[in-house]
Amino acid sequence: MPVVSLTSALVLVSSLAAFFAIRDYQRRRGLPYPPGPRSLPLIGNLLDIPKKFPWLSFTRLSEKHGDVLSFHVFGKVIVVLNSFKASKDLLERRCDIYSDRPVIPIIDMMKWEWIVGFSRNTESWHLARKLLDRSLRPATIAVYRPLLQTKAHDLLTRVLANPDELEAHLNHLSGSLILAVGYGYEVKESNDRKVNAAVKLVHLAGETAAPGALLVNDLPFLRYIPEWLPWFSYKPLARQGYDIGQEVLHRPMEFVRETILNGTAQPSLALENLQETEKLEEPEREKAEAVIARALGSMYLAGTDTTSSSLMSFFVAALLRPEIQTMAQEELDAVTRRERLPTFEDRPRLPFVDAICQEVIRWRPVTPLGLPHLSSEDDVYEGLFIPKGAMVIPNAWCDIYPMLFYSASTFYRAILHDPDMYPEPDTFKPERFINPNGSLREDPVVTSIFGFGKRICPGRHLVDDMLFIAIASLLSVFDIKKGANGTDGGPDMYPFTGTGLSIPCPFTHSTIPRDRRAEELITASAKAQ
Ligand code: HEM
Repeated sequence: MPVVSLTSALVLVSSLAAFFAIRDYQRRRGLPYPPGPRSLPLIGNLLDIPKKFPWLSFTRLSEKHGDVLSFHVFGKVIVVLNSFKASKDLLERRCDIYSDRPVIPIIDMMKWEWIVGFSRNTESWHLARKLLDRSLRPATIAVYRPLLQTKAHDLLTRVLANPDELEAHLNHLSGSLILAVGYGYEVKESNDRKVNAAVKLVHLAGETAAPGALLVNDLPFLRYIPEWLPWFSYKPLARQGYDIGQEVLHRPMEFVRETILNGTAQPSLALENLQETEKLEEPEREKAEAVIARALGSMYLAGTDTTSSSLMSFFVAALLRPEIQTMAQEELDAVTRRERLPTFEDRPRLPFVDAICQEVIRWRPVTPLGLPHLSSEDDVYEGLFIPKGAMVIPNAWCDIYPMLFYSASTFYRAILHDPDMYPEPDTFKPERFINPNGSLREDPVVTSIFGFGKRICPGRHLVDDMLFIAIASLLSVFDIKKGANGTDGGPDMYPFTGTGLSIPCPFTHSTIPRDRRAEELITASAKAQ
């Protein structure tokens, strides 16, 4: 009897498998999915997507399978785009199909749908996105350049006073800048609650939403595990995320409303946009205010850690190639004559500093996998079938540690580390962006770090300004040298984190004023503030 039951069960399972395979084949009209590693029964390719450095595995696999890969995990399809062309063709040229975002179960549990970067392609996303595009276009943010300059000069004072707290100073710079531009809020303490909440939110997003980070994202039924199973339940994590999210969403807007009432409101995007809503009647006004809160709250969390981490990468690059500091300092000194700190007006005469900024984001992209897009229709790309509901991930990275896994000559094709486009892709070489006549070579590919299509990062122009003024100011007065435990071991000795955002692991450095004149310039700018 048990033998009969087992046979019947096997027949049933095989018939079901055959039924789904035929239905799938018909849906694809016989076209293949993008190639990828062989998948196992039931779990599919779950084990092919590691928690750490997934961008490295994707890049390695693309050597074997090609630029467009697919993975199947518990019946869901994940497509990874490993070339600029494929990302551009799909996410930009076919943006009507690829502008949605997947529902990530843990994000849903934390009720983070209000965050623009995680929102589905809904009317409310569209409204918040429109507000961000309008508020962060180059002409609008140009108004905030004097503020950016003051903040960059304040960074110098902080680094001079306490160079060992570099990470805190850079977080302070990006967090305080976004709070000032967004809400007219002045961060005084290095341990500010609003900045800390944003930083926590970004870290939590990186640790929980990245592909392969949590099992609940692949097996959504796990979200229902009750709290009395503390080792297995995701509910405490969801509650923690919810609380931080609400703080980021509401607290800064409450601050702006208070300052409007007591007449101390500073110019800011919140003020500008709230003034626009004054002419509206309820309930339109309330709805418009909700759009402002979610747009600016998203900006605050998307912009802090990403920007400060890029500046940390700049420090690592400066340690690895000290001679680029000298080259930039010569350029800066010729423009400022060391009579003052650099300003935005100097920018056209500082192409090498600009080249450093471009190379920082190319060399160590802080968001190697960007944010996942979702296909909203079945599609065919170069004879490969991409189903509706597939998660589509652009991989901007290449292997950061090729030597660890393969021979030195083995480099992997991917967008920003494509050796055809960027010879010696793992070497920090700002010179690659300088034309023979000394001008800056604009490179449209580098902007792929900001994503593609309708979902492209709306903060990219602000990032461009922030990196420029921070790096120009730092290099004009500081020498960045190896610390006591500094290393001559090359890039592998300065590892980066492998989940979510790619950030330098703690490293030692000795950042000291170039000379007495440099110190005087910093002190004079602090007095002038
Ligand atoms: C180095 C700094 C930054 C990097 C590398 C970066 C990168 C990205 C990437 C890759 C995306 C996803 C794009 C896509 O899905 O195709 C994104 C989205 C976004 N970024 Fe940035 N970003 C940075 C800084 C900023 C700043 C300063 C702001 C705001 C002031 C900002 C606001 C946003 C927002 C709101 C989204 C979500 C857009 C949407 O889904 O519609 N980012 N960013």
